Amino acid sequence: QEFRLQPTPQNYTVQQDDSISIPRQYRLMAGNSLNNGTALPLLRSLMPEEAPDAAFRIYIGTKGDKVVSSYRKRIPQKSEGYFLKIEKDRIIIAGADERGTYYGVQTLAQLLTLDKLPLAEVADYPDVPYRGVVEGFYGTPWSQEDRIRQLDFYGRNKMNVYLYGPKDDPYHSTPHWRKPYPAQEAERLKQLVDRARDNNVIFYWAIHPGQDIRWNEEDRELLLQKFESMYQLGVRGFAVFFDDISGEGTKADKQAELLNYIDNHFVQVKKDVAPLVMCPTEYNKSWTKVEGGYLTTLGEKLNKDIQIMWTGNRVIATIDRPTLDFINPLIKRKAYIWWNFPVSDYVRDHLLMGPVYGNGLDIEDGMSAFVSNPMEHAEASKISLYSVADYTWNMEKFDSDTSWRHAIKDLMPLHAEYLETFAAHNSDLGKNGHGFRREESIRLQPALSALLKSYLEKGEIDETAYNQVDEECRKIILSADMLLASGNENRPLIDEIRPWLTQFKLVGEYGKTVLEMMRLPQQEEAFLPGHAHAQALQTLMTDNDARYPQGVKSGSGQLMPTFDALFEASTKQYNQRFHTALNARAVYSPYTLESNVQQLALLPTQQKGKEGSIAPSNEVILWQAGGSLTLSMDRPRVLATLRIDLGTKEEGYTHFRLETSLDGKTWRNANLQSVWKGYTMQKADVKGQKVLKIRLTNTSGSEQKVYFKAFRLTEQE
Ligand SMILES: CC(=O)N[C@@H]1[C@@H](O)[C@H](O)C(CO)=C[C@H]1N
Repeated sequence: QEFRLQPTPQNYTVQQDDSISIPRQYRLMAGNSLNNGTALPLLRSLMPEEAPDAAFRIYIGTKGDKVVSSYRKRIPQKSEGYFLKIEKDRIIIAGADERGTYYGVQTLAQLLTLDKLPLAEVADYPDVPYRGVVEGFYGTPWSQEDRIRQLDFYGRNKMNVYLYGPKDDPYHSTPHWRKPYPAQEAERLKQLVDRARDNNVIFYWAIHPGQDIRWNEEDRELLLQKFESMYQLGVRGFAVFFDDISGEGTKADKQAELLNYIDNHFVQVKKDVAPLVMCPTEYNKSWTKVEGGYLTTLGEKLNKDIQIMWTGNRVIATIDRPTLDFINPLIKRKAYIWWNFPVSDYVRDHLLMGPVYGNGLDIEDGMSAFVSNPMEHAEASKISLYSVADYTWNMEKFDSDTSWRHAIKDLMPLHAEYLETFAAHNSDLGKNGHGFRREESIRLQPALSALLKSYLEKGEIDETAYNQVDEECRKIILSADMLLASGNENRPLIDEIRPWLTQFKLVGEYGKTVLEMMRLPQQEEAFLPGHAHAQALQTLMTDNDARYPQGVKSGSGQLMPTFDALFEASTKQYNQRFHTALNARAVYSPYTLESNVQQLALLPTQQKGKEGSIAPSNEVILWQAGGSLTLSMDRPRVLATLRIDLGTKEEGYTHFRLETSLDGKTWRNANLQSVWKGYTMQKADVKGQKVLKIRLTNTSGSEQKVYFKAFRLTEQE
């Protein structure tokens, strides 16, 4: 693919007919404003040979520096803007500020990867003031190495913020947010803060105190002391997250009082600290009751320079103009967008490797920031993050597909075609509690549906579609093997996605096997081996890695549904022709979930052997009075255990009634009792009971806020 600058610059012109060879030596003319910045170290790392008598010169500085004074008018009058010009005997890099100059050097770094330096002129600046990543997901926090690589990636891609807020870090959230980090963790965080500075990234440290904060002087001082301890480590950006909590901590006026206090007595006092950022409890429109006044209270009371985060019309949503027209007036400032993509902590069996799309291209003036909440798989998240960097820097020129292809090339230049095949078929989330979906297998979709349609409706094979799908299966198997064997090109990425690569190969083999079966439903002997092989592959695809108890799904959006349908259709044809009863069911879960609690209704059910479960949800569930959840079996089954965890202590469970039924008509109560003292998990006395349905109802007469952390059963052998 052709060379492109990343992110797409606002203005970029190249003299087509001319270029220069990269100068081996140069004389550096640097402005004093850069002395303790990171633009010069980066430049020196790119062009090592400084020589005072060299003919070629590099002029670098910010708009106040004499050394670039004659280019002053060329510098865009925008924060982080820069002017870069390559001439026959010189390079000029002039920034509107230090970070702008640094970005000019990053752009030069990309041009230096070409064999010859084009006589280019770049006048560039970002559309969105703050651009980057919030490590704000549930699950395994990123490792130290992950974060170091991420920070270098942000520097290269002109992202300027990283917010540290992994939900499962006990010193970020309950129970230890009041305590300073132990020495070892503190040292590691210091390393990250230093690495962030090298990459001109503002390292924000976030605290998540809301689940047990008390609105008193003691907790307020403890929180400030914690911030002070982080300041001592070099942190210069601070955030307070009040998302996913219930109880006292959710009060808007108390939250505003605390945040204004922090702003007035800490942020404004320090003078070298970035604007305070907060995540509200009502952080998306579907959870907001405007008349309740939570957001308007924050909008009115919070100091104007405090940033307020927003995930959009729903927890997981793309951002468009109506989204901003709703929230900005309420909070009386531009929303600081927390985009919940490619985060996958609610669909952990899936990787989200597809393009970034669906956000408005005309909304750069409506937000103060756009930060992405990524997957716990740091390297795999870079496909999306590359495009988020592209989108937020130059929104109107953003092209989702071009960006996606270059993101893949950037991640694995030597294996880009294989990674693209993998990414194209691993982008949809599958059914999930948020109802958020993504396109998948886009280029193959027409062939898949044509093949299926002609086979199901006419029992015929559409040869063109057949060959396209067959060829893609070959590419899938090849891509999986090439990536698994790709060695050191990007080992951290392969280590992250290995279970999904193994699964992807099985999907390809399953597809080939099913395609062969389609040709043989009239052949009594020849059909059987293929059918047996397909079933073996189905077993292998469900029997995956124990390290991923929630399973590993690949091609779940288009490939697997098509292959399963073709498996079933060809087997049914065979059974009719030869009066046999071969198993004609591809996938099959004995459990189905129904619920009128909106956030639970779409949760997937899982079965592994004798274990059955409803996938947990991470966020606080608004369970309306009378709301219920029913798990139905395909036939009566004898239970051994049933465990439920609503994230609440004893008294919380008194608001709910658990029942079982053998016929769906008559119900009997099942008592719950706590499993371990002080923990929130409860067990039901259902041992030996034969049930068809299990139902959990909020019988308290009022809305209950609980967490849906576990709903697990085991059947008797
Ligand atoms: C603000 C915000 O989005 N908070 C949490 C987030 O931590 C979590 O990753 C997700 C994605 O599952 C959603 C929210 N429950």
